Amino acid sequence: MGLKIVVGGDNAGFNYKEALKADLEADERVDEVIDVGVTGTDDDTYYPNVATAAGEKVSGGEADRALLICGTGLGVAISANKVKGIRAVTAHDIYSVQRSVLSNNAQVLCMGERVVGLELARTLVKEWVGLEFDPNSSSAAKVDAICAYEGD
Ligand SMILES: O=C(CO)[C@H](O)COP(=O)(O)O
Repeated sequence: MGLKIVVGGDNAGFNYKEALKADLEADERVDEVIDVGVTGTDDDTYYPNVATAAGEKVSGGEADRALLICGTGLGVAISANKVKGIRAVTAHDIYSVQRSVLSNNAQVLCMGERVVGLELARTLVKEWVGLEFDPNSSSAAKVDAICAYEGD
């Protein structure tokens, strides 16, 4: 079965969110893309509202992952990480994107439209979709320690 992925961001990330959403919708590894906004560059909804809504969809099981875009990718990550059970990272290079899943089992990838070029962002998302955490890897106990701190 394919992935269900939430996409979202603020108006500073709207153009990338739309481009990356189109890529995900065309990706046969993805079953469903759920857009939680914003709806345009004139939509001033704050990034924390979008990012926490996206995180709640993942933590609640409605989606497997989320892709969040703001100006820097920082605010959406900070916000999504406030949702219990969410591990959100900001990553703009291939190694960090790979390790975000393979080491950290992060469900949320955040990027900044003002930081990374669009073609690199598209390549990173394409790579990200194919990654899978190995619960038998040596990283698993470290992720368990994060969950334990959070009270799981
Ligand atoms: O990048 C952002 C938050 O990390 C956001 O897109 C812009 O935030 P602002 O600099 O506070 O307007």
